[in-house]
Amino acid sequence: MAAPVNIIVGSHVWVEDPALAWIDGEVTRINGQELHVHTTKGKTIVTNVSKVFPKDTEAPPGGVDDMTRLSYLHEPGVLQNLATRYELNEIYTYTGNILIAINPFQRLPHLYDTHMMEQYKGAGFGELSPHVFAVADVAYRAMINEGKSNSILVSGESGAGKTETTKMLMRYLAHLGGRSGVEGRTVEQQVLESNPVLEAFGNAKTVRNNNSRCMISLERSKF
Ligand SMILES: Nc1ncnc2c1ncn2[C@@H]1O[C@H](COP(=O)(O)OP(=O)(O)OP(=O)(O)O)[C@@H](O)[C@H]1O
Repeated sequence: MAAPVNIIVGSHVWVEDPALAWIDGEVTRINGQELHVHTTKGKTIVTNVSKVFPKDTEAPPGGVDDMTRLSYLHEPGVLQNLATRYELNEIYTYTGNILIAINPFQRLPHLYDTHMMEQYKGAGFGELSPHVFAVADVAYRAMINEGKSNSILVSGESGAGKTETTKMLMRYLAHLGGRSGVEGRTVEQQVLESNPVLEAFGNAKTVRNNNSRCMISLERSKF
């Protein structure tokens, strides 16, 4: 149900669309609870006032990197913001201290190289663009400063990118943990090699996924 807002003729709103999920348009007529919305796709949709959401016409064209800055934190507003950023290859977006990752379905090596890891090392949360390394860094720093173990929860639908995200988190944590190794293998290699063991014991079977995870535990005594 849409939030109660003052919808008048000329208001810009989002209307549900079976193909596109949400479509934006302008209110052209109001008849009691009934609205006529002329969409940007050229159609006129007749709907109920309770089914539309106000559109932020002043949202920045490239979206916002923290969705708590959106004027309206409703489903079409959030999806629009994520889609706008995705178009620009910005796959990460914050909502406060939660990171949302959209699966790019392509390799983006420049996002995860050593140079990037070094940039996020010790940077304040929110200082740089949203990134999985920033989440790992803040969890690691909190563990060190408070002397307590910490956890990072990675959730999402099957195929959303949890395993990839977890690999990046582990790679970054291994990078922070230092590169000196034993038997010719770096700490990073050893941590990443432990992934199948973690999957075997740490994952759960759910109705949507036989092999669902992902919790990263940062145990104070191991760092
Ligand atoms: N950050 C990313 N960069 C590049 N490719 C990605 C990224 N995240 C996901 N992918 C692509 O999407 C595929 C599916 O992602 P992944 O295996 O991580 O999903 P999952 O959420 O762990 O799925 P499941 O729950 O079914 O195990 C990967 O094999 C990879 O091709």
